[in-house]
Amino acid sequence: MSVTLQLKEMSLSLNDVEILQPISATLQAGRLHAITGPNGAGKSSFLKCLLGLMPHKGQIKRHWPDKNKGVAYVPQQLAFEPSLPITIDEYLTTTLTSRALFFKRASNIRAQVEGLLERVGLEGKKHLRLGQLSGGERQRLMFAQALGQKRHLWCVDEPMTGLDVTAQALITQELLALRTEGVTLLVVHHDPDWVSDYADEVWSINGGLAGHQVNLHAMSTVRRKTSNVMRCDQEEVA
Ligand SMILES: Nc1ncnc2c1ncn2[C@@H]1O[C@H](COP(=O)(O)OP(=O)(O)OP(=O)(O)O)[C@@H](O)[C@H]1O
Repeated sequence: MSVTLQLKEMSLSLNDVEILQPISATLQAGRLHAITGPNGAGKSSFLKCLLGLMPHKGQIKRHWPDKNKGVAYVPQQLAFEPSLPITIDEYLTTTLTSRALFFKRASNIRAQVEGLLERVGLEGKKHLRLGQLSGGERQRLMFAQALGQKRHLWCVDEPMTGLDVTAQALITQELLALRTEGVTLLVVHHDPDWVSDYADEVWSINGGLAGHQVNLHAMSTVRRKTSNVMRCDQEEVA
């Protein structure tokens, strides 16, 4: 198992308030690291430090070969301005290509967008504006944009918020598939059952790293649960 990220005494203070005490830890490729902890404990801030969105102190050492394939981010529930004049289709296209939208879109990009929408169950919604999406649909879209990025490390902040049972199963399967591909996953999650079933490691954050546990039980349950999920999906389709 190769090391993806090493944190050495990484800490965060905002406006002279200490949000995270120094954290030293290692993240590994092909592992799902769950982040748990009470509200306001610093979980989202922890992810934002890794993403470079917050001004940490200490060291974050990245160990991946392709520097352009950095980090994918699925933020905690977002709201979009309803009048924002951009459709789902246009939004996903901009995340996949640097070409301006008024140029004719390459057919491979169109196909990629279609494929991503299908993977998150948003097929048929591509002409809606961002502000017209429901909470669960916004969450699916955020997941789709991350899937299009092909990143080494995924920072996922409470991905199941607002999702129905089918969407939760779908997102869980996508996360497990990424892990199998060797992606390093950091997932903030409040559901202890999900964490105990799927996480390889559980990091408890409470103003710093309050606890760390390797979960030996995860792999055997994953096989049982995913086969249940697939059976449940098939029953719904039938
Ligand atoms: N810009 C800021 N200035 C000062 N304090 C901040 C700032 N941003 C966040 N905080 C505080 O940092 C703490 C950690 O916030 P964070 O969003 O990381 O918590 P969390 O563990 O993700 O919480 P939740 O489970 O409720 O989403 C909170 O007390 C929050 O009020």
